[in-house]
Amino acid sequence: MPSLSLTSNNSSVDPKKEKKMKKKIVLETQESDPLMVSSKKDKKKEKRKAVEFDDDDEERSETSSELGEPVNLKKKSKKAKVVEGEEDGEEVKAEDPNAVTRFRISEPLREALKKRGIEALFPIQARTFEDILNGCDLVGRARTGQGKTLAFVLPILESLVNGPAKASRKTGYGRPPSVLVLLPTRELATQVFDDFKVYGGAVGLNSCCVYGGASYQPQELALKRGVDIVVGTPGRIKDHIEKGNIDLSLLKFRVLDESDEMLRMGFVEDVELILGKVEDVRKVQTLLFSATLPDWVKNISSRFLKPTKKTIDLVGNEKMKASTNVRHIVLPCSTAAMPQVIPDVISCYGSGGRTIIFTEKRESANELAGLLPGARALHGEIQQSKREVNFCILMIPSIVLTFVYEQNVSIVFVFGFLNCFGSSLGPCFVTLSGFRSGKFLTLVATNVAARGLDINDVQLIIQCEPPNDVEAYIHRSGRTGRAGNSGVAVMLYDPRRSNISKIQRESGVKFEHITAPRAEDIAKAAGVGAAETITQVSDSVIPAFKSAAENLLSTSGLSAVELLAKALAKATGYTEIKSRSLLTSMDNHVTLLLESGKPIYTPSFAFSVMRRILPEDKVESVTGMSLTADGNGAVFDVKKEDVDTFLAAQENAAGVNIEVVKALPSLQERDRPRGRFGGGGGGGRGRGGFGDRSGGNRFSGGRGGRGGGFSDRRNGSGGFKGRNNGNKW
Ligand SMILES: Nc1ncnc2c1ncn2[C@@H]1O[C@H](COP(=O)(O)OP(=O)(O)OP(=O)(O)O)[C@@H](O)[C@H]1O
Repeated sequence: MPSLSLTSNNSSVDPKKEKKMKKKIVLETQESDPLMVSSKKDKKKEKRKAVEFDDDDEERSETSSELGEPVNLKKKSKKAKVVEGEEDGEEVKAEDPNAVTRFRISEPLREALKKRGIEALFPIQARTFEDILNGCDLVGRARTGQGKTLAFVLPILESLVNGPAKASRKTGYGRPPSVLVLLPTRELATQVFDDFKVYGGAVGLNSCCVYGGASYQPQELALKRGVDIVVGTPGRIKDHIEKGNIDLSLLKFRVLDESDEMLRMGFVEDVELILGKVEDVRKVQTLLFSATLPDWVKNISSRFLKPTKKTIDLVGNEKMKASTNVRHIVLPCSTAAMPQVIPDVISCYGSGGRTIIFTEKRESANELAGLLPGARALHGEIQQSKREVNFCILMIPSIVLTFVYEQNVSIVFVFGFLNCFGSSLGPCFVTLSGFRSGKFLTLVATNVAARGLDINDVQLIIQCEPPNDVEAYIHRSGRTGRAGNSGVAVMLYDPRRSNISKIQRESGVKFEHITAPRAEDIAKAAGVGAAETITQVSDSVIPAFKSAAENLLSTSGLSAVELLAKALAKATGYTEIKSRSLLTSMDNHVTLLLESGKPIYTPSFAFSVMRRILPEDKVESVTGMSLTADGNGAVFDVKKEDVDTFLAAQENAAGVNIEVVKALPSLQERDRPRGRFGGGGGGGRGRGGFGDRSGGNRFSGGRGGRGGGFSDRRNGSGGFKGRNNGNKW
């Protein structure tokens, strides 16, 4: 395949040639163009291709969502254009304008990228590469999952080995770092470190990762031995600077990734202190990457980045701030119904891949993980050794090297290693790596997993309630639909107290409204699967079961088809099909609408209407009382067996109408209480824990509170235990 660029490991580029080329070939960048060096022979072809790229550009607006989206490589290769070669008449596949070969990326890096299946840069990478390589400070913004990490990793590495930073970079034992990367969490630091390890390793640069909660000793040893790149969390990096373990005097790059989160997590002082430690800011290039740019991040950028900084913003004023590769869905669901609803949502939308469930609080993550078979919790309180174990594994190569070159200190390093390994033993139980490797497919997490985590094959995100801020929604839903793949984000909400309209407005997402998957739909799907497996059963079983089958057919009064249907139901774990309410998604509950012939302003008024026509115990059993948006009615859930009583009661009062709701009407939104779980604080308005299925007015204003706690969720047959006997649960 002809290439437009002939870059090599050590090639320096003639600036005049660069300028000329930039005029010819316009890539999708406004403030910078990827540099291309070409042979004369190829120039004609280049010109033709340049025209094509221009055409492509015209089709895209600077901030269009298409521009911002990475294109799945598979899709891209299908789209590749075919250009007639002028000189030899050969058909030549036109290259992707963002092909790796078109950038000043040296051979070993290209090879490393290729090994990971990366042959073209994503837009944020293509748009920022040259600016970073040319020494600019830069603020980069792209939606979640669009490759922001490599957008700084690649040009930094290239600059250190072939570019401007090469000349003054120190090598050898005890060298101070050239690059400092700050991330808000240990998991993210480890993830970015992984990229530096792979790609930096390919060009002979080594890195280390330092974060709080892990032993100091191995980190100190690695730093003292000398590293090119230090990746870590602000608190620990600050400690190392103060202890004299990190010398910033020869720093060439400092990177703030997910900086909004760093400030949110209270790292403001640490980050500013670290940034302020660099004495001569003219010698340092500062890069800031994020999917969201709240005001205080802009503030940091104006204080610590040079005035000449570039801003590459692929989201800009686009209305849609969240990932466009994700199907954004909302589903009304009470806390108590979640253990039943979530497995069904996973069956319907999980596509057999990984699911991350977000809760607001650590306790809720623990509780829900305990209720969902096969799920594990991840949050800030989980012991570091169980969250990630990579550090000690990552130490291995450096120790081997040390042994070879530094015989006299090898024993010290070996001790360091053993210490580290000992303190982090138990990799089999490590939550995040277990999830990454597929040991379990459902992770229940707090916001600790919301930002930046890049885990393969996360098909589904479930948020147990709308988060307080839109940034959290964008980041959480962005754990799926990454690198050009698609995904689904389902947000559960209390219809009366959600802030989904605010999130919708601020994120630009147009939510798809659904109700919980109906038991009959899930059963139907299970039946299809079971029917297939039945055909695979050996004929050898027939004689053994034939007489029982004939007997059943002649005595049951059911047809052969009906009996077979029952057999399939039993085989898939169903003994009955439960109805599920539209309002709270509770099993065996039905949503009713009450109208009284005049406006209903408060839930108490609706209760008083019902008290006139129904016995007190029935009124007390109502759950989820909510007012309709038009102010004319109230909807609520009742137990399936009580439906007839409620419908009959309307005969007792003129003007009162009670009916079964077929589609949930729009409801009035109320102020949200703080935190959704844990229930019944002083005001008696708590919502009950996940397992509280006892009914009552969990949603209702002014009714008796339902404390938290987790009653037996399996109090009915065919709960998710019976229905989810597939491999996921
Ligand atoms: N050019 C590329 N081609 C194919 N895959 C890529 C490319 N660049 C990055 N990726 C992959 O895309 C995924 C997402 O990248 P990354 O984690 O850097 O996204 P991000 O923009 O930082 O997301 P977030 O905002 O959620 O942190 C990763 O798995 C990465 O390996």
